[in-house]
Amino acid sequence: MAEFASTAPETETLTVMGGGLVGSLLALYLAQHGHSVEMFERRPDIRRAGPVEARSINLALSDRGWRALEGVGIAESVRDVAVAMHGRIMHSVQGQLTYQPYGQEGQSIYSVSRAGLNRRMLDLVEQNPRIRVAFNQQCQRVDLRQQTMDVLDTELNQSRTVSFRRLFGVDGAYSAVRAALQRTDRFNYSQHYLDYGYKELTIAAAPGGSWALEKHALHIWPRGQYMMIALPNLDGSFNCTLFFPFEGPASFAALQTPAQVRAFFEQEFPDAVPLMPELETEFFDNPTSSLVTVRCYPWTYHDDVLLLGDAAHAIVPFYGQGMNAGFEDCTVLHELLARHGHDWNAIFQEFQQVRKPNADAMADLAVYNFEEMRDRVADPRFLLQKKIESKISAQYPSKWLPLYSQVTFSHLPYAEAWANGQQQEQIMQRLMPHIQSEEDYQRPEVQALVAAEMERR
Ligand SMILES: Cc1cc2nc3c(=O)[nH]c(=O)nc-3n(C[C@H](O)[C@H](O)[C@H](O)COP(=O)(O)OP(=O)(O)OC[C@H]3O[C@@H](n4cnc5c(N)ncnc54)[C@H](O)[C@@H]3O)c2cc1C
Ligand SMILES: NC(=O)C1=CN([C@@H]2O[C@H](COP(=O)(O)OP(=O)(O)OC[C@H]3O[C@@H](n4cnc5c(N)ncnc54)[C@H](OP(=O)(O)O)[C@@H]3O)[C@@H](O)[C@H]2O)C=CC1
Ligand SMILES: Nc1ccccc1C(=O)C[C@H](N)C(=O)O
Repeated sequence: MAEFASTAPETETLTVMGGGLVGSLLALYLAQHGHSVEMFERRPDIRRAGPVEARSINLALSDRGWRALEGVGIAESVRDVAVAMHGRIMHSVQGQLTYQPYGQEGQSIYSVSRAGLNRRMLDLVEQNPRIRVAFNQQCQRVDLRQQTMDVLDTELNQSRTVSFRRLFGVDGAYSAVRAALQRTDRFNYSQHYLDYGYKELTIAAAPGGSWALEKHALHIWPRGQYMMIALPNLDGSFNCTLFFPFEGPASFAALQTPAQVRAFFEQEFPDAVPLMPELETEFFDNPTSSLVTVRCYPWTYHDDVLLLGDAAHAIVPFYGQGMNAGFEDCTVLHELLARHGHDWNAIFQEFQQVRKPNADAMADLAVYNFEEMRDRVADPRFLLQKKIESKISAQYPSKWLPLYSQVTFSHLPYAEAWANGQQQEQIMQRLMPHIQSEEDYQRPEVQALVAAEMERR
């Protein structure tokens, strides 16, 4: 454990509960503003412990996340170990491949190892003399009035009471800090589980450590009511995730034996099966996990407690934006700290007012992208629509940025992106009946319709 550095009188010791991706980044930002930070993490130090069970092996990192990492000086070192994914490759049952670029030439999302990223951030945290971090410390209860919390040392199995002055709850989707806020007056809370679960599987590296599928893409096997996806790793393997109903004819409940799993995969994902040597073992050894959206408000208790990251807004993973949104929380807080100094009330209030509508929009976008990925991407009309949208964007760059680019490659507030995207969809509903091929876009009648639509924007 690092000792506290001496601090300027106007700074104070801040408590960060949760040393995951967002908690570590938050601690670094708070320290940058001159504060001393004590960070508690329930798990052992992943740099010293063996492999720790985690929700996903790799994550898609995009522009909002990169900006936040740049602010603490680790973007370049993360980029060195990230795999660029330029677009989606869709695999049909017949083994045909179609491609959809994510953005303009040179724009990509990046597959990064969750554990690798977390390790890098913990290294920075530990090197920072203003931050003291304690592992194996589980928050069990927060007493908001007394400003204390019960923390269990999971190694010693001993509980103690710890005082705090200002507490940042970054303890994930099942936050213990949020649980305390839930018992306060006029606190709104909802959680919504999808009828789908997910299971992580592996496409093995090809001989020599190369990639058995195109490396620079996110692969999707869209099957209407369900899908499998694969993100590349540095070692030649891909981390696959099957998003699948819990119950029904094609569901986790229906696949009870290794023979049933193999038969189902051979029928539905025939080109992937030969690349998945551990399929049956992984299917039964790896957990089936659930998918939840958590919305709550306020994210504060006076100027004493603030929720950030998944603790404030857990979303389903289909846009690859949960971590990016949590990292963007840190960027926004950093700007507010710079603007409001030590006026914590102003910082907390403005933070939640700015971020809540954006978190809600991102939650909706994530569900929307599930339908797109599992179903619409298999429809040639949808792919044609996306090509036409990119032509409109090239012709009218100041009036049209595709929704995916607004979310992924811009820093526009999510709520604005979502509102723009819904308007764009209405325009496309009007244009697409006049368009049967890419070439149709140049027809004078179509050009006139597009011009009229742009005129109105
Ligand atoms: C399958 C899947 C795929 C995903 N893919 C992507 C992606 O591609 N891109 C993306 O941007 N996002 C993705 N996400 C979302 C991303 O994982 C989360 O948004 C992100 O991890 C949130 O970070 P966090 O620090 O808020 O929470 P967490 O990462 O959950 O960290 C919380 C930390 O708090 C600790 N903790 C929990 N409870 C306590 C307690 N009581 N006391 C002390 N410590 C505690 C936990 O051990 C953990 O270390 C995905 C999520 C899932 C489930
Ligand atoms: N939005 C989503 O659909 C989901 C997002 N996530 C996010 O993924 C990231 C990584 O997750 P990871 O650290 O691996 O999480 P874990 O699965 O390891 O969960 C951590 C702890 O949360 C509690 N927990 C897990 N599932 C549930 C549940 N359904 N209901 C109540 N409590 C539960 C358990 O606590 P205990 O052992 O005390 O019971 C568990 O040990 C986190 O950001 C998390 O917030 C995770 C799951 C779903
Ligand atoms: N990381 C993920 C995890 C689960 C599900 C999807 C993703 C994605 O990143 C999807 C990507 N943004 C896409 O739209 O193709």
